[in-house]
Amino acid sequence: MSEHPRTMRWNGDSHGWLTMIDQTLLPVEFKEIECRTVEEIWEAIKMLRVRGAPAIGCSAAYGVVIGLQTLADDADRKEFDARLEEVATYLAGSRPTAVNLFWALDRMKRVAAENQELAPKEMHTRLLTEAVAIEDEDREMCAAIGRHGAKLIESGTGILTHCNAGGLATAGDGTALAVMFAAAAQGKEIQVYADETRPLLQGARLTTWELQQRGVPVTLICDSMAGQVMKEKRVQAVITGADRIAANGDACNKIGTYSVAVLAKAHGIPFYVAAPSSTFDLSLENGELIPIEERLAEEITDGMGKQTAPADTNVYNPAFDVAPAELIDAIITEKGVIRPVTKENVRAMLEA
Ligand SMILES: CSC[C@H]1O[C@H](OP(=O)(O)O)[C@H](O)[C@@H]1O
Repeated sequence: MSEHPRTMRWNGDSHGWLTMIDQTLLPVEFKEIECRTVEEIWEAIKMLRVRGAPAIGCSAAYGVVIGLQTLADDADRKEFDARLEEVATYLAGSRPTAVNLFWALDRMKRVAAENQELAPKEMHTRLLTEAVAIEDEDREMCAAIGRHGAKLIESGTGILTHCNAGGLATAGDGTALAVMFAAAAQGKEIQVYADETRPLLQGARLTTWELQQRGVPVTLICDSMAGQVMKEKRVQAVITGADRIAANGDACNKIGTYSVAVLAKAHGIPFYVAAPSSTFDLSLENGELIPIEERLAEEITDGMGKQTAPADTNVYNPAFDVAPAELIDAIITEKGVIRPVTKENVRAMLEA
């Protein structure tokens, strides 16, 4: 089973640049782009050239390094720190829901705050070291999620997934898809049903592509078919990713995930969420407090560039929804499996 092509990779020293797969072009074209300015990183996150909570966090961390390149060699430390705050605030404005973005930016700012004695040049190098660590740790977290999650999957299982929580959403093998890759690598026969995931079709464009690349059997379905494949007993488990998980275990993920969770409960099918600890936001008591990104109407009225609704049609386009903890059978993290999903068990796992 081949390795996943790297979603992103840093080039050079602290004055280097970030190369990333432009995911908006997949599956028709595999093209890597070079981001050499913080504005290019911001645009790549905003336009989902790079997307998925962990991948957004990793990219933003490198964006901080890039944003400080003009100051690193000749500014004083006060000016350097002011620019760091400015760059972090700018990147934080790219997308509001995936907590990994803010977790990564806060981690970069914390490293700077804890190393006030360093001159700008040395501090800049230290920030690159931290960004690389964030990427490397994410890769390890993906592998651990795969190991823990594969224990829940028996051979012969049909698994439904929504959106893309694969390697393209992370620095490693993904979260939900890491479980599938790990189960397949253990010789377990699985059949994946991938929701196309309107309106941006991350499931059709990205999840099918990843699974085909790695030789995992996948069947593409329309989002509206999820209930039918459950009713036909084609599916014995659902695994999705997450963009932000509140302290009580409510999990925010791509729009349509809540509906899938309700359907799974109605059919007595276990609904699993796979996410690293960097996707938890313990500052929020429950999922109703998670900011939900609303995106442009054109993503629906002119999906993939083809007009399918009258001009100026009223549109509601929330990019995420929240599956309440009571609909989630387990949350698979790099530290282990949270089950049942309760506030107490969430905190215990994250503090383990
Ligand atoms: C492993 S996080 C993947 C998560 O992110 C996706 O959202 P987007 O494509 O808008 O960045 C989706 O919610 C996935 O489950």
